[in-house]
Amino acid sequence: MADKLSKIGFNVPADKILSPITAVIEVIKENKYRPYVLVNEKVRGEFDRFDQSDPDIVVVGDAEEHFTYENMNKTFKLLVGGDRKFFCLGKGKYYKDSGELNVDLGCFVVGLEYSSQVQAEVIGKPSPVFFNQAASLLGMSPRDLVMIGDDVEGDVGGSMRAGLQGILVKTGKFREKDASHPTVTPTSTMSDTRKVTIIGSGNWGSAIAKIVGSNTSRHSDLFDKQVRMWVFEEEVDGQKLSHIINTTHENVKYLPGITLPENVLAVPDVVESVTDADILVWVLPHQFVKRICSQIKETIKPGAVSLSCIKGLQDSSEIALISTLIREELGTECSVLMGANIANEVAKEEFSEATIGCNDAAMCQVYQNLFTTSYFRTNAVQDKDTVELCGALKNIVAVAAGFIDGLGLGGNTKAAIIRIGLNEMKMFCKLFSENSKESTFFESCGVADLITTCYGGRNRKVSEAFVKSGKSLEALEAELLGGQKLQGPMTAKEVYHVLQSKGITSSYPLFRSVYEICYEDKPVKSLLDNLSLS
Ligand SMILES: NC(=O)C1=CN([C@@H]2O[C@H](COP(=O)(O)OP(=O)(O)OC[C@H]3O[C@@H](n4cnc5c(N)ncnc54)[C@H](O)[C@@H]3O)[C@@H](O)[C@H]2O)C=CC1
Ligand SMILES: O=C(CO)COP(=O)(O)O
Repeated sequence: MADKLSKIGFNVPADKILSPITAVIEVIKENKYRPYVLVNEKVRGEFDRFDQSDPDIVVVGDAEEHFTYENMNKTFKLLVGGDRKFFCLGKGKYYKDSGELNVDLGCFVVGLEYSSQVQAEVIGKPSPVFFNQAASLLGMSPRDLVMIGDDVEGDVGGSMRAGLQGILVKTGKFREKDASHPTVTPTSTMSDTRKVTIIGSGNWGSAIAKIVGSNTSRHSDLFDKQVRMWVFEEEVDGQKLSHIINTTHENVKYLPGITLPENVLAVPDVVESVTDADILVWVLPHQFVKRICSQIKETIKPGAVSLSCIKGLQDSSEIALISTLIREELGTECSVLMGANIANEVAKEEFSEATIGCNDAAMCQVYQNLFTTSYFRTNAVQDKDTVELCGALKNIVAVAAGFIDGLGLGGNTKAAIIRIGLNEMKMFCKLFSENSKESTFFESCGVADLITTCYGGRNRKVSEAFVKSGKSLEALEAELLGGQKLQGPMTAKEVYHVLQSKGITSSYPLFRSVYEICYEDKPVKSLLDNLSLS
């Protein structure tokens, strides 16, 4: 018990822990009883010090697999066969473990009481005696103590009968009907709802806010309803964008025509937006992440977690993920969500899928609750790095696809670009991690995102215009995207620096060509020349 408590941050010495076991041991010692004990192996040894021959009392605790017919029958015979006291170490109905309800000790005790006609004396919850023992151990009056628990009868009812205040937490084994229990009215209840903040409010950021806002309302038992969305403040038609969003519930600049849920609150101060947040959802162009991290790192709530929807890499000679940057800068675990998700289509509720990359099974479920809707299906995989790399790398392939469209070439060439691009993506992922799973490329974050971006994305659009207009990528980004940002060329540079430092640029003709066309003024045609030579 002491070890378990210390793992969750409570360093309590073993001799300061009052459990039903310690309480019954005191009773046995005081009365010099000879117990017959039906408990599990973990606590069996605690009773070795007592003479257990010719027992004069019966003690039943949580015996787990020892609740066999044989053991139950032996206990029954002792109870009916003599004038023995019957002690039980609790009378709970059920407990929750690994997300499931399991039958608890009370079921076996009540069965023995029924058959033997001997009433058990409860040492432990919900017996008021037990709570009074705790109070006297602390040298305090019961009315100055608070019991916090998820069992409305065992924790809250029992402690309140002993004069303590009882707080019912709406977590663990709590069930909705416990809130209106016929005989127990808790002093107060507390829920474990997580506060969510979205860092970013661009095209995808706003679409994500629409999804998350509707889900925090739908799952109000899991999440705080209000979702704060950090807005990089700017003026639109003489008004502050955050003000427009909060009054019209529309991000008129980055996602016009889509109504955001009213529980999404635009917050222009990034520090204020993340204060007390439990889940930080990152959705902003990747070039801004580092600066934002340094602004908020002192404010992050201990235990907060991050999820990144950002497609890009850090610029480094080694492969450096954006989720790693967030984790290292803030000390929060960082999962990812990537997929075939052109923001405007998702915002219009056209059916789409996404992949959650998260290596913690329990958090996968939390994120699925936060992101899944009837039109946005999510699948969680425990291959986070591959999911994230797919999201970043497909933007380079989309730039190449745009070049092909700009050159006026047809479907065969585009398909070849997608196939070759997918191969380079896989090679690059393997370079980062041998454990990268083949199956992840068949999730939404893999082939599906590659296809949609190569046909409908911004990288494709601007790259096509680059070929046709002869203008610079920066000029076209400003001209065609209305403030939205292009990630593909930048990612090509980030990937090129890794390949260069490893001396393997020639193994990646597509990635290399995109970089050379974007940053070294190579002709667009060199892409096809390099691919046919490889
Ligand atoms: N738009 C889409 O369809 C999708 C985008 N993504 C990814 O999501 C991420 C975010 O993309 P979007 O939300 O579309 O953003 P966006 O491309 O609409 O970018 C504009 C956003 O950047 C902000 N911004 C501009 N200058 C800034 C600065 N100096 N500091 C901080 N913020 C600044 C703007 O206020 C605006 O919120 C990117 O990594 C993108 O690849 C992923 C899936 C779909
Ligand atoms: O990532 C996207 C779709 O999944 C959006 O891609 P673009 O940035 O090229 O529009």
